[in-house]
Amino acid sequence: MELQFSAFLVFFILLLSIFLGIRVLKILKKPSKTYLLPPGPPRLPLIGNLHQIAGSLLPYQRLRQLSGEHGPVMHLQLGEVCMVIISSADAAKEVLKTHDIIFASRPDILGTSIITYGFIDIVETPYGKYWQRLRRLGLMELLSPKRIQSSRPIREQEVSALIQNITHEDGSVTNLSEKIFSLTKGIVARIMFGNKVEDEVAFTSFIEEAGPLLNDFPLDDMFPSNTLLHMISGRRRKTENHRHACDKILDRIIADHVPWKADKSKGEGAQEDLVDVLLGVALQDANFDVSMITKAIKGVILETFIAASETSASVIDWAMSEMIKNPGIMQEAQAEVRHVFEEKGTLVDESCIHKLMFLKLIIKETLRLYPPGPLLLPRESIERCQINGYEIPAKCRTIINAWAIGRDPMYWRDADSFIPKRFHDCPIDYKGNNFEYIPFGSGRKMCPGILFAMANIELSLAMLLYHFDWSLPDGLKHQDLDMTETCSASLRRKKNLYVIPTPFRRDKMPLGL
Ligand code: HEM
Repeated sequence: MELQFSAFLVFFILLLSIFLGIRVLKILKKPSKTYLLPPGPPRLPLIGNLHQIAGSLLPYQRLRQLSGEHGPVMHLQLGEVCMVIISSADAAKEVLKTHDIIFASRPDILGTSIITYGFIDIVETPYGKYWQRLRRLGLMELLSPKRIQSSRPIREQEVSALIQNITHEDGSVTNLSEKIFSLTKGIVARIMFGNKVEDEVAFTSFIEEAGPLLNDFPLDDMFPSNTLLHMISGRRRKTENHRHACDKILDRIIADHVPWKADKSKGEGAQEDLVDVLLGVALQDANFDVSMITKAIKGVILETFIAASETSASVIDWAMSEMIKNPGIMQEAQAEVRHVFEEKGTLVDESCIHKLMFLKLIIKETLRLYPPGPLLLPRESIERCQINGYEIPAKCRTIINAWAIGRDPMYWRDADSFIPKRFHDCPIDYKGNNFEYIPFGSGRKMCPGILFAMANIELSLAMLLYHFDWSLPDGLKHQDLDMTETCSASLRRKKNLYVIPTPFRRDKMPLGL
């Protein structure tokens, strides 16, 4: 009996082991068949890969380095956040074109939330769709070719004022970066709300605080559920304080626009700005809620102001830096501009900008090497999908490293060198169809401001090239110009560009309009 029981026990244990073995094998096999995350570096408990992205390199540089080791579709676990980094044209096409709808959402990150006055809160209220409509209409109005054409006098006046200002600094050292950033802020503010920003310092401080939140990986953003960490870091409070300073300015801007809009007394033919258009849409609604709409409009203004002014300025700044570093390219660009404007006879005039073909190549090459949004703007998957055979889970933050793709030797010969002529007779454009070159992104969330940006960049650069010859101070050689990058609201020069302007004296016509 005892023997029989032992034999039964052995048989039972054997059966159980086989059964469990099969189960374990199945479990081990299952994920590789149905749920294969992209490869990535090994993770630590709790922080995941956070320690691997810290360090002296800028985020997009470090991500390129890691992708070199783990592949163009790479998975990182940053604290609580699942993140996928895309670093090849093929994979970018999958995200931005093939699965465009799945990746057409933005994650709820600290920077966006503060800038847009709690993006998610507004979207979740009945005002969500309404705000989106406001935003879409406002931007379409502001960014339409007709609107860009009609804002030409503002651009010409602002650029003309800059040229006169620099002329007074003939032969002395000038902080050109500062002047360029102030120029684009002036143009954008006048087109958006009719006037220059009253307190530029408050706006600039806000952009400097909020900017890194958009492009960086702040620790508290990686642990969204940890309110204690948010309190300790104090970033939200600090950025919100800066935003409150802007609030007062924005409230005044809106208040200045409201009275005439309500009684329709601005008059026929008067030029509407972005705030006018947004208020116009809001006033059509019977349930007009002043406080909610004011917040929504302020969010759109701030967002657009940052998107439009910082990006264009950094492109102008980098293009000038590269030309100063490469005098042969500078001379060729100046020869073209001076030839075209000599024919024209007027000094600050947009009408013949389209003839400056070499300048267009310079801008394209600048955008390849220095895309103002090196990681575009983050996307988030709304459902599971496959990219290059890997499974991307739902709610996974997806980052496209446009900077790395634009400098990848697989697509670009002599990838790190500034060679504008590579775009001559080349069909590659920045309109979102060539995924090896996507400084404005692609798909339905692509940047809507290309025409607006180009109008500002082309006129400013053409006039800086036409009116001045440029040299470096303190006997600095052009090849030694420091080109170190930094990234806050946009990828910009770490150190401001200091140069000596010498007015170009061939034409004695008076400046200005
Ligand atoms: C050189 C100048 C500029 C560059 C390189 C640039 C680049 C970008 C990039 C990379 C994105 C994200 C695209 C994506 O996720 O696929 C974006 C979005 C956006 N840009 Fe620009 N931008 C520039 C100028 C402007 C200007 C002048 C405006 C407005 C006047 C503007 C308004 C916007 C807006 C509103 C979005 C968000 C679009 C959305 O999420 O639906 N940008 N931009």
